[in-house]
Amino acid sequence: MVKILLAGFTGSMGQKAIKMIEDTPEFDLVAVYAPTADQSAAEYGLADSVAVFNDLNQIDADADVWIDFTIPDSVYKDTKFAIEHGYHPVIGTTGLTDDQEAELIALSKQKQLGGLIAPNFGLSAVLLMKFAKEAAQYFPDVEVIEMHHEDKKDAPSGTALSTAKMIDEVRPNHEQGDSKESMPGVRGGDYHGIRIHAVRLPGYIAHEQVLFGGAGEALTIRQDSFDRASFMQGVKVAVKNVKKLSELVVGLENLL
Ligand SMILES: NC(=O)C1=CN([C@@H]2O[C@H](COP(=O)(O)OP(=O)(O)OC[C@H]3O[C@@H](n4cnc5c(N)ncnc54)[C@H](OP(=O)(O)O)[C@@H]3O)[C@@H](O)[C@H]2O)C=CC1
Ligand SMILES: O=C(O)C1=N[C@H](C(=O)O)C[C@H](O)C1
Repeated sequence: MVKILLAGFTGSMGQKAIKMIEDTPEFDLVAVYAPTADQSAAEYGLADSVAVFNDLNQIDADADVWIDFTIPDSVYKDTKFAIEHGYHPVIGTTGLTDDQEAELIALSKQKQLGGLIAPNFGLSAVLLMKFAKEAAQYFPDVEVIEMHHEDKKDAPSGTALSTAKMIDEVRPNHEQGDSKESMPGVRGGDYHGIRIHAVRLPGYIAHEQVLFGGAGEALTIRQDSFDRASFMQGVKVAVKNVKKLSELVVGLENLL
C-alpha cells in the first residue's frame, strides 16, 4: 500500500488525483493540503481517516509520497518541505526555476530520496517532446505554440519550456530568421532563439504544437489533452515507482 499526501487537493488537478487514488486499490490517501481548506474530510467527501491540512508547517502525516498540484509560487517550498520530511515528491506543479530545480535535486541526493518532477504526465506530451527532440536534429528552424485553459496561472507552460530545452540540447548552432516587431511581443517569448507562443482560451485544456520548417517542407507535431484524466495514468506510474529512484529526476520518461 502506498500512503499518499496530496497538496492542492481543492484544485482541478487535485480533484482528478483524488478520484485516481480512490480508484487504485494499492493507493491510500492519508492526507490532503490546501491553504484555504477549512472543512473536515467528510465535508470534502473524503474518508474520515484523511487528515486535512491548511498550513504547510503543521503537516506531520505518515505518508510515503507527496503529490503536488499547487501553484508556481508554492512549488519550491512544498517540494523542499517534502524532501526534508522524507516524503517522495511527485511534482506536477510548474514554475520551478533551473536554480531551484538544481537545489532540490542536490537536497534529494543528500537525503537519498527518490522523487519526480514531471512537466507533463500525459503520454502524448511526453512523446511529443521526444519526437520534437529527434526532429530538431534535422530541422533546426522551429517554433512552439502552447494552448491552455484561461485559468492557467503561468506562461509559457512547463511543457513548452521543457520542449524548448530538449530541442536546444540537440539543435545545431543556428540563426533563425526573425522579423522586427512593430507590436511588442508579437513574435512570442524567446528561449535561446526558440520562439514560444502561449494561447489562453476558454474551452481549451492543454495542447501543444511544435512547428518545424525546412526548404519547401514543414513538419508539425501536435498533442492534445482534452481531459485532465489524460494526466492520471502518468501520475499513477510515478507514485508506484518513485521509491525505486534514489534522487529527484525530471521527466516522466525516466519512469516509463
Ligand atoms: N505536470 C502535469 O502533467 C500537469 C501539471 N499541471 C500543473 O499543476 C498545477 C495546478 O494546476 P490546477 O489544478 O489546474 O490549478 P488550480 O488553480 O485548479 O489548483 C491550485 C491548487 O493549489 C492550491 N494553492 C493555492 N495557493 C497555494 C499555496 N500558496 N500553497 C499551496 N497550495 C496552494 C489551491 O488551493 P486553494 O483552493 O486553497 O486556493 C488549489 O488546491 C499548475 O502548476 C499546472 O500547471 C496541471 C496539469 C497537468
Ligand atoms: O496548467 C495546466 O493545465 C497544465 N500545466 C502543465 C504545463 O504547464 O505544461 C501541463 C499541462 O500542459 C497542463
